[in-house]
Amino acid sequence: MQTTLGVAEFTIGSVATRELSPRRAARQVRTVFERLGPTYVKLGQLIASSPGVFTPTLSGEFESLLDRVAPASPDTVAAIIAEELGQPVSAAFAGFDETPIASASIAQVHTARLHSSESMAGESMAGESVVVKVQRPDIAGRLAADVEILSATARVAELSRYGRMAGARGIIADFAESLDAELDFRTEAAAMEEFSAQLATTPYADLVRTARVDHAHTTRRVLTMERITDAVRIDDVAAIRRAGHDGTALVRTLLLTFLESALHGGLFHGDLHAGNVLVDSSGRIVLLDFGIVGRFDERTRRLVRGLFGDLLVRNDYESAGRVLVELGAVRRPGSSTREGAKDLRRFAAPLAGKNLSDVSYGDLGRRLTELAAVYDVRLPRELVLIGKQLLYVEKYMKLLAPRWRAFADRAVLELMARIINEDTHADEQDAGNSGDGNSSGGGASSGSRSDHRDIRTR
Ligand SMILES: Nc1ncnc2c1ncn2[C@@H]1O[C@H](COP(=O)(O)OP(=O)(O)OP(=O)(O)O)[C@@H](O)[C@H]1O
Repeated sequence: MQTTLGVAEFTIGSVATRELSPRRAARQVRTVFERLGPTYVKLGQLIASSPGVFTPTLSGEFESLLDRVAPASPDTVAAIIAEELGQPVSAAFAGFDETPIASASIAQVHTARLHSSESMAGESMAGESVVVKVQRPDIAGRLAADVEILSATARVAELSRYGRMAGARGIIADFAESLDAELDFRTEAAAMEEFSAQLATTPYADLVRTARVDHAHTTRRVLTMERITDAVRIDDVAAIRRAGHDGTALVRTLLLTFLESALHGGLFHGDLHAGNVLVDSSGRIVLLDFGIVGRFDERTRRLVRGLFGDLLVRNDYESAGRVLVELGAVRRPGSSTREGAKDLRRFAAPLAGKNLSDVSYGDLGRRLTELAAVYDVRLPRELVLIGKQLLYVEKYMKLLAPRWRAFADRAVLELMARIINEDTHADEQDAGNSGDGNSSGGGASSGSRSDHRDIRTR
């Protein structure tokens, strides 16, 4: 009997276990997660978006996890809104549709209209059509109880070698942290606006947008924002073609915006699934749902920029290994960078010159996991989050621009060069200011570049 999750069926309290095909077993596990409720639905989605860690069958099955939950009753929704906004729905909005347009595990989304007089609507969105995201009743208590159980399970799992290798407790701690952030809509609203402000300083400001927040009707459990009415999902290839939008341009913009926000701006969208990435009628990308975001401080951003440059531009694997050590990712005591460099080179060599759409990311994920296990690596949450978003982008690339070679694209190469150049200038400034090229970068090896075309660590 195999004991890998997803290969055999276990019935608690029964002596015999029945062999099942991996596919059927995975389907049963998925159904159980669905029945267990919101925490497990979110956990299942985490599994689905972590290729390489779980079997492809299990990840594939979990991709179809239903995040659609029966909506709360209109009375319950009205009570939550009244409690949060301090006034009844009829006073808060000029119109409110009781039937939600979406009903997911944490919240449901209703359409509404703001009063036309500024004094009643607040701010400058008077009279606008909006959506109101309302948190489910008692969701915080329910998630907290589930997370307790999951944390206890993770502690038990870490008694085994595999549980330790996977970092079970860390996975659940990160998961709990992201659930916590998702439960305060003011955090989501702030992230949305911060992202928008960051975007305004980039060359992509006219190509990407987010919905505007209506602060007058936003609290911890209620989020009101501009309603996007003229957009389709980015994976709706037929609609995008019908509208005459250029698929390659869309994917390029999404990739560039993502790299710019992660490697330069510092705040990036952490859940780019197709329901959150839309294309409007003028061909602009609309990003929704800032419940999960990633954030890098300046030092980490520099290190990660260096890592990208080392792996993708310079093929300097020894430096990449050093960056990973500096990121605190490598936990195996006494790991030698030379030995690590050899392994990283072996890992990256098959990618050289390959069309990105020909690369099997599932396979890549599995190889990366094996390598991570050898060096006892635990990647920081943000790096894992970046990997996941690149997988989404890659999916849209296969749909909309299958022949596009991302890393041969001028705009992508220019962005990478600009980012690396930026560190070079920062270093020159640091050197000028302190006579020591490393003063503000926290001693980053990647922060001591001499030139972006011929880069060697000093
Ligand atoms: N500003 C908006 N304009 C129009 N529709 C919206 C807007 N915001 C959200 N929606 C709709 O509501 C759906 C759910 O919204 P959102 O993704 O923010 O909620 P969620 O609870 O985080 O859901 P999920 O977990 O499925 O991403 C979106 O997929 C979209 O269809």
